[in-house]
Amino acid sequence: MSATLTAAGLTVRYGGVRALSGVDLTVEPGTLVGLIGPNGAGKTTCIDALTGFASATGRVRLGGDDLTGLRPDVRARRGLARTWQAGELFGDLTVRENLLVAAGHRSWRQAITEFLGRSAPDPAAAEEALDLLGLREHAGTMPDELSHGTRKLVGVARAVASRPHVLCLDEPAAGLDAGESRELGERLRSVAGTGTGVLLVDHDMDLVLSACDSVVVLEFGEVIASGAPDDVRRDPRVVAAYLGGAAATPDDQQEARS
Ligand SMILES: Nc1ncnc2c1ncn2[C@@H]1O[C@H](COP(=O)(O)OP(=O)(O)OP(=O)(O)O)[C@@H](O)[C@H]1O
Repeated sequence: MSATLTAAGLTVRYGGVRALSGVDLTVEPGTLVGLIGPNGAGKTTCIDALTGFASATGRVRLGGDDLTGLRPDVRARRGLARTWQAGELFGDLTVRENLLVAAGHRSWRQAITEFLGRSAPDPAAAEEALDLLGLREHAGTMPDELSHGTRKLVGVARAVASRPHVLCLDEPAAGLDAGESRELGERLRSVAGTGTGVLLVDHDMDLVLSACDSVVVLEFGEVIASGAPDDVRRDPRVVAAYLGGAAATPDDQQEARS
């Protein structure tokens, strides 16, 4: 299953703060797109706007499907999945059971079972996600027995188990060491290899620049650069955003947004 995610003119305001300003974004099937920027640049807001958790103007399309204005749960069923910065697992379920909760078809069969009020877990989707994220040996393990790095992989696997067209990941590498982060990058390439598009928000530059096919850079809610990782890395505006972003005070940022 594959479909291109396209956002056009995505804009979010929180009171007087423009958190996202006219953002255009495309995630093609089977590609990994990085979304980076200094703290407060609007990365999480962008995922919130794409997935329906923030009220936004602009358009969001998934293949031929216009998702604009739809509720988050509807967007998820149409194939747009996400993870959260602090994505907690179900503590009293094994890894496999955590994945089964999310696993399901978006087919006529699912539509009928939903209509009849029954959920339709798809064991094959859960097993596939276990393999894609390299978690088979942990399938029967409880979350509190796992390392932090493995728990983060389970969080990603849970979203993969819904067999999305596009998966938005909010800081999946937070708290990982360099080795774990490298493994995550390899696993995400495997996920993309199935045709799923992946939008990766993370502060780990090594991960984003090495794993992604292309990178979009936000500053103060606006796209300031996009393209191949090597080009983005050298872009003077990106270099300045990171150095300047660290120096800017919250008051400066507020002023720039309003
Ligand atoms: N619910 C909200 N209400 C008001 N302002 C918000 C809300 N969510 C985010 N903001 C503001 O919107 C701006 C963008 O925040 P966002 O969390 O999207 O940035 P980010 O790039 O994900 O930051 P970080 O890297 O620190 O997670 C910030 O100024 C933030 O304070």
